[in-house]
Amino acid sequence: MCSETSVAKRPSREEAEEAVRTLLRWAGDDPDREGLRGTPDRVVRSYGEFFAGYQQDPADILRRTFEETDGYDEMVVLRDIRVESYCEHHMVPIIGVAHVAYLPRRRVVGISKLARVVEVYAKRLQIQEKMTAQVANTIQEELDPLGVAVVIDANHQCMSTRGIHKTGVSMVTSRMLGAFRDDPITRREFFAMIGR
Ligand SMILES: Nc1nc2c(ncn2[C@@H]2O[C@H](COP(=O)(O)OP(=O)(O)OP(=O)(O)O)[C@@H](O)[C@H]2O)c(=O)[nH]1
Ligand SMILES: [Zn+2]
Repeated sequence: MCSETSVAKRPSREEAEEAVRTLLRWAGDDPDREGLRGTPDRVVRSYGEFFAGYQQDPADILRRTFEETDGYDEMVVLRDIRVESYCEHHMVPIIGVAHVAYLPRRRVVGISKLARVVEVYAKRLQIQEKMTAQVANTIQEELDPLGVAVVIDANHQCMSTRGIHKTGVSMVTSRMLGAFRDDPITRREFFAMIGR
């Protein structure tokens, strides 16, 4: 479990469902009418999915690595990883894609694991800058590669379905470490690989 879970005791499921009933009443509806009777249970189960990342340690995901690569030392890029996250200010979706690259030092990791690291951080309440940095930092710390690059390109529903109501706006964030930060050629190659 992550340090973000070092909050006070987790409320019970019943307390969480009661909170949903309160919100339904606050919205102006009757939580006891037929159509809403199962809603607190459904919402709590949905929140279990949306915020599953608090129960997982992303470092664990990168533990298994492979060293038999016959000296492969070029960058590995995973493009267009779908991101479904939740804005920590409004608790509404942030939907987009992540591109993750690293330059192996000796070891490589199963490619699904890079997408899993993105998933763990996405399934928490986030701001995009922090999520981008967390993914890059974790890969750097666990794999000790020559460099890591993470770009996230996402739409924030808190900007499109409420507030300023601007659709079609995407936010692009990046975190470059090691060779991706220091070497302009490596950086350019990465941006070319992800089509930017
Ligand atoms: N930097 C950053 N800002 C975000 C992100 N997600 C949402 N926001 C912004 O967080 C800000 C929160 O601002 P507040 O003024 O506290 O909230 P608000 O009154 O609901 O603001 P509006 O969204 O402008 O209506 C808003 O400007 C959001 O657009 C993110 O991932 N990164
Ligand atoms: Zn928001």
